[in-house]
Amino acid sequence: MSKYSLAVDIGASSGRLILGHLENGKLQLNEIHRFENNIVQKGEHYCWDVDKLFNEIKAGINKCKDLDVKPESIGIDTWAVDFVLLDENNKPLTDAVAYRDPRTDGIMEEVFKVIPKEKLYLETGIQFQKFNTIYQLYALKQKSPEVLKKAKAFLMIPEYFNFLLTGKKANEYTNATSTQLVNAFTKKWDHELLDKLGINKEMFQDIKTPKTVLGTLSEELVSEFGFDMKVVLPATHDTGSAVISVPELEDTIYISSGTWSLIGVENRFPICVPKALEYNFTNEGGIDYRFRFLKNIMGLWMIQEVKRNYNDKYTFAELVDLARSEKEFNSIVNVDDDRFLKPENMIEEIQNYCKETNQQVPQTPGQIAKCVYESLVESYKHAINEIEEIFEKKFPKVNVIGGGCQNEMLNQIIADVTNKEVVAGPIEATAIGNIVAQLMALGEIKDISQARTIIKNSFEVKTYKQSFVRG
Ligand SMILES: Nc1ncnc2c1ncn2[C@@H]1O[C@H](COP(=O)(O)OP(=O)(O)O)[C@@H](O)[C@H]1O
Ligand SMILES: C[C@H](O)[C@H](O)[C@@H](O)C(=O)COP(=O)(O)O
Ligand SMILES: [Mg+2]
Repeated sequence: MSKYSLAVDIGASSGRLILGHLENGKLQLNEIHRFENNIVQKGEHYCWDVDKLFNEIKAGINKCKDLDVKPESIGIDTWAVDFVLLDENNKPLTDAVAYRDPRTDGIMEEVFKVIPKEKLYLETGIQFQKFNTIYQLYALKQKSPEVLKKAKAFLMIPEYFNFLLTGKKANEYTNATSTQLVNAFTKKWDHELLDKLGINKEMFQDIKTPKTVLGTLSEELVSEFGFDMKVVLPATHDTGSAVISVPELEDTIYISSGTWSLIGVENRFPICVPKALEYNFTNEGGIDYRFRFLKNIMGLWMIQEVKRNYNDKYTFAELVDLARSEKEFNSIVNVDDDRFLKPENMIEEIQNYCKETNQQVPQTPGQIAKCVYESLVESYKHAINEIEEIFEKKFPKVNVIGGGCQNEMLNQIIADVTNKEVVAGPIEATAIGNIVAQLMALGEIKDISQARTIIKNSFEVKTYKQSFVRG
């Protein structure tokens, strides 16, 4: 039996700690801790409660003792773009502001006055999302320049937790690319860009790649946990870890389906052609310097907010069943409209959109849920058409990974609308990708090819084919 590795995967709606080890050539998982993650209001900003999250990480590690398991390594991945700035005493200068905060409204356009959009895309290959780190830092520079002046270390969220575990500071490549501040060709921080923007380049750390052993736990934490661990860098951008777990990448488009739907393909080089810019695709960094050619689609965030608007009266499974019963309801919204990024009330926002577009206004929970799911698939369909246009080829398969792959109705709608074979699973793709990167660092798995073979042999997937031709 192989050594145990512990994955910490924190998405925008939930976090989980999952133990993984190899047994008879298969990857065995054991989820030992799960917790909610939510944006909280702190002062004038939407923030992440990083103190609460770090306490949840420690609570999960302490559960290893109850299981009498001492993992050899731990690896942390989270959502992208967000960060913490440390001062000269290694203390956070501000709260960890969340990417849905409106502080970046209008900032992208300000940055384009400094560096043209086309040039920024050619150098970074990163999609234009108004919450990218580049815009968050530029907003900070404009509103609170004194904060940037005091900043001695820029750490993204997983890297901040790594610092709390080890005292070591490092930026990790896959997540660093999501900032839109890394040059897609040099794979380094783009110092010329930072100078143009007047952002102090000295606070950025060396960029390390996945499978790097960052260090071991601090003495204080070893005594708290009762054991030490190697702290390994997986692909610390959660989607970077998720894509590692796509068992079949040949001729396959993946949809990493969680709070966001990240739809794309794996590629060996960045694609920054005009069409990729026009369709707003990104080239985020992957393991072994691969590229994740993908785009963000609003995702299951919308149904998470609908669930919250109904005061959690319905489970996700119940909302799917209610949607299933609304066969005649067909209104569609543009899920990628900024109005759905952080509305006061998602249900009302969806209803207003349908009113404004002279469509039947959804009233029941089932109609609201069906509208969300059908609208997501509409956006998936467009993205798939764009990918096939850019690659000048058809992709016969769509692999849905992440929590959203449990939504059997959504999987079936994707198959019906796209007439492609939909493969659903693995659910915990992100944690699996995190674990195999650690096991590669520990020498338990040789390389990504062996990792993907193990993953394919370890997890059941479900397949969906077109059940009827949709109009
Ligand atoms: N039983 C279920 N049926 C349908 N959808 C589900 C089910 N369980 C989870 N989901 C969907 O999965 C989403 C969470 O996916 P996950 O990958 O955990 O998100 P994240 O990593 O962004 O926090 C939920 O928002 C929900 O829509
Ligand atoms: C803000 C980013 O686009 C976002 O983090 C996305 O890249 C991502 O990875 C989301 O993962 P979830 O698990 O939170 O859906
Ligand atoms: Mg996730």
